[in-house]
Amino acid sequence: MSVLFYGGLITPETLTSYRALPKALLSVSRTTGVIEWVEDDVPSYTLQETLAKHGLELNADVELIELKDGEFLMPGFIDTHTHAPQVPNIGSGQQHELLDWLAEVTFPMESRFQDIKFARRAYNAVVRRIIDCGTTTCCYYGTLHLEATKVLADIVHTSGQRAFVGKCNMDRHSPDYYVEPSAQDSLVATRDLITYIRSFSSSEDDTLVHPILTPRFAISCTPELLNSLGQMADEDKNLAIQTHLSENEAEIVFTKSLFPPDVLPGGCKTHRKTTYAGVYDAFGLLRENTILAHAVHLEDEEVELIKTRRAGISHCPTSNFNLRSGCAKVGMLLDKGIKVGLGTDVSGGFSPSILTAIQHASICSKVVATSVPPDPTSPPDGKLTNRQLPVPTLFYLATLGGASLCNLSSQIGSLTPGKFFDALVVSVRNDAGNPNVWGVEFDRELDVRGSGGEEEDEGGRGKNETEELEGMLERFLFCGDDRNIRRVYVKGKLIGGKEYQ
Ligand SMILES: O=c1[nH]c(=O)c2nc[nH]c2[nH]1
Repeated sequence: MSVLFYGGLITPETLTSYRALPKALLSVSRTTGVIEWVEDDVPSYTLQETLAKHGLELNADVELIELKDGEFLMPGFIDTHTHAPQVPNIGSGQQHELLDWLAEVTFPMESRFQDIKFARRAYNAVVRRIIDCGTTTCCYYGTLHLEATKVLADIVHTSGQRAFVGKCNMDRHSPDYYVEPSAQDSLVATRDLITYIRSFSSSEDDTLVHPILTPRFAISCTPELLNSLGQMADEDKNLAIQTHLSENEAEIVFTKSLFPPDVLPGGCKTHRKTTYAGVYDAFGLLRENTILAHAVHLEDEEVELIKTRRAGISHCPTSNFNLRSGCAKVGMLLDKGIKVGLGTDVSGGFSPSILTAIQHASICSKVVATSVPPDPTSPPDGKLTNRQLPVPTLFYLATLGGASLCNLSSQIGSLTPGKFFDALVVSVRNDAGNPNVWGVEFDRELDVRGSGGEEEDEGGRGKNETEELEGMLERFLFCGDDRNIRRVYVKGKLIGGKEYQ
């Protein structure tokens, strides 16, 4: 029992390459949601023959979904950092930097999630929106409230989205109306949430929704709380961790003042000086399944530490521009071999769509490249440090890079046999109704294929079918929005998109 997709298919391969297949045939098992096989190049007249090769014929057991001209399949987006309770705040308080913004804009909204009815209504709308933006896996921060975060986990679970859901730990430096009474209370609630989320499925392999430890950031946690969370993590190596790191200069100064070496486990004998990443490390919170959001202002030794611990970075460029935090040096992190994915970081970021994060990641890398131009006398070395990120790298960060950051790359992130079918059907046709996207029908009408400057130049449209498909991906990544996302699948199941009602 299989579902077959026939048409354009684009999938990342490495950090700097992807495959664009104009006439692919992909088979998904209806029972497991796993991609069974992919045939790269199947002209329509060989369709029956190719099916026969796999022991199939077109009958009631086999559903064939034929994509139209201008449509293609790609892996779903992975949002490695967002705050579900901040979605109602999108577009508010854009004049602040981080610490003021938290106090003036964010904490007042998050505190409202104490009201479960409010939480349920808001989170239903939040999760629907994020899925329809093409996010098949999402790393969610909830609020500090246990019950509201259970509601968030329930809604995500029911929707069929793949996700990590965490309750913020915050027992200090938060307003009186929005702070946990003690480290102990924070721990008890955290344990409760983990047990609750794990009860959704009988086995780790089967699960779509994972719990994740979420010490909000070092500032909002007492050493006692970080210490206990570190112990909890040590007892449970599978438990993922998410937190914020080196987003804003004032935040870094404050963090260092709160955690001088003598406050860190081991004290001055172990720690010569404090670095922000070093604080998390000292409490045992920096490891292979730690997702660190932002990492805009890292010191060299922090980069080395993150690499050694095999933790990874969620790059959130929309938020980093919007809160005037700065530009993360993503090319350098990638050259160092550090895992990087993209995050929308709503509502520091003003869009729930990873497409916006892709666009801003491109611009962020161009800002870095213009501020530190590469030495023109040295030959191109294939490195990304201080260079603009090419399209294949942006595509990778939004898909396979995010999957690696979540330690899920053996299961998702590319359309490869053996992985789950977490995928989008994208349309860059006029009838998608997005005026930003020049639809392929116009290309045909005006015959703009191959339009470029120089004689040898292929222009933006591409000369052959593969190049045309590559051009469609670029158009989607830079000009697309949720109107271009026809269908959203997780584990083979349709869960969202414009054709989902
Ligand atoms: O962008 C951010 N959003 C937040 O909610 C937050 N909390 C701590 N640090 C943060 N940074």
